[in-house]
Amino acid sequence: MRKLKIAFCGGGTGGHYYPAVALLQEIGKRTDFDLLYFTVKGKIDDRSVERDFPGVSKVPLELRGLLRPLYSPGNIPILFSHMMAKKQVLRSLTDFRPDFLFSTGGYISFPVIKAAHELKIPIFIHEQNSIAGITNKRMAKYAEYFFISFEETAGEVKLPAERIVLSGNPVRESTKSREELLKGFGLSSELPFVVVLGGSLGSSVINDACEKLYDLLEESNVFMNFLHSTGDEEKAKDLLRFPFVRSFAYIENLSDAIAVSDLVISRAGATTIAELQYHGRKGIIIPWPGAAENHQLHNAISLERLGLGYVILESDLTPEKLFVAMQEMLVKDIGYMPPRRPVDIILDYILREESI
Ligand SMILES: CC(=O)N[C@H]1[C@@H](OP(=O)(O)OP(=O)(O)OC[C@H]2O[C@@H](n3ccc(=O)[nH]c3=O)[C@H](O)[C@@H]2O)O[C@H](CO)[C@@H](O)[C@@H]1O
Repeated sequence: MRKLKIAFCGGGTGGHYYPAVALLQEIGKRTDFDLLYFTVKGKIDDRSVERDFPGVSKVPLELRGLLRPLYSPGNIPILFSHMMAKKQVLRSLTDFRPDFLFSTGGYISFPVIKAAHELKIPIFIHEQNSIAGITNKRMAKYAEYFFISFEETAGEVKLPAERIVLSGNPVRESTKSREELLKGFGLSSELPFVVVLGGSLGSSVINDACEKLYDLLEESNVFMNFLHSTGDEEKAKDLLRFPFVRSFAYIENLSDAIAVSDLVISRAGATTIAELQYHGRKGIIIPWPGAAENHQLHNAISLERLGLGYVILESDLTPEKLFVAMQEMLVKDIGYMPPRRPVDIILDYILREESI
């Protein structure tokens, strides 16, 4: 197959960026490509894409998400920045001329998709959450295919059914064995291994609850190991006082650890949920109540239905409840559901267009 020219956008948080990484890894296994990536300046995609894809042409856009309610006066300068960003995107896409644009959503996709549509570039969109994001819903009409991660999302997208594909949420490949990974953190592979995170940005609620849980575990002489991503340097240093905890402000490729964990304690960001599903791992899930349309609660319920999740609402969260949930989840049998792959559909689409 010839070398493809691919444009991507999707970032701001790990939950939007890592599905893009996973898909690019898959495409890279099938064919070579040149990559143009539109990033949100200063965010995780902007900081990581050159390391993850050496040789990428990166276009950082200075953007913020719209405030709620949408008619807030504060949105006027934000809308202006989106208009300026669109001009920049039009120039980059005109120079690069990609075969297609893939978007994993978020506010950056608004100017990027609009520009790609004007230039008649085929567009593919991926939605990670069970409740579709507002930008994705609005942009859906421009997509050749709209990929969804949960069956129930189909009803929310105004597109003919044949252009909506239940694909799951692409998950990064993990390369390390349990022994190798735990050894890297100086932990024994004999003991139960629990991963704690609050999405890609960290959660002070989860940090505080787990700190109290660690106190309980220390008092009760329960032996297990924790790898904890705090999103906060101070907290990470603080938690190191527990000999059974390895804590960091951020951990690159935490999905590798999730893949070999016995249990995960987490928010219900769609990408962590997908990693749990894909690797058949279990999670105690505390949905973030501030998520748009409460989408994290819906993500969490989907995991619970698969028998992989134990949902605790933030308002009910106590270290004792965590302790009980942990005991229950560490002994429960689990199911497994592998996702289908957007890579097949996109490459088929490109080849089909070329053979017409
Ligand atoms: C606060 C916020 O807006 N959260 C949203 C954001 O996800 P957000 O980035 O908060 O969380 P997700 O759980 O979706 O994704 C986190 C990703 O970061 C990785 N990770 C995390 C910590 C770490 O130290 N290292 C690491 O690699 C995880 O393995 C996972 O791949 O987008 C998701 C997908 O649209 C939404 O469902 C979330 O509601």
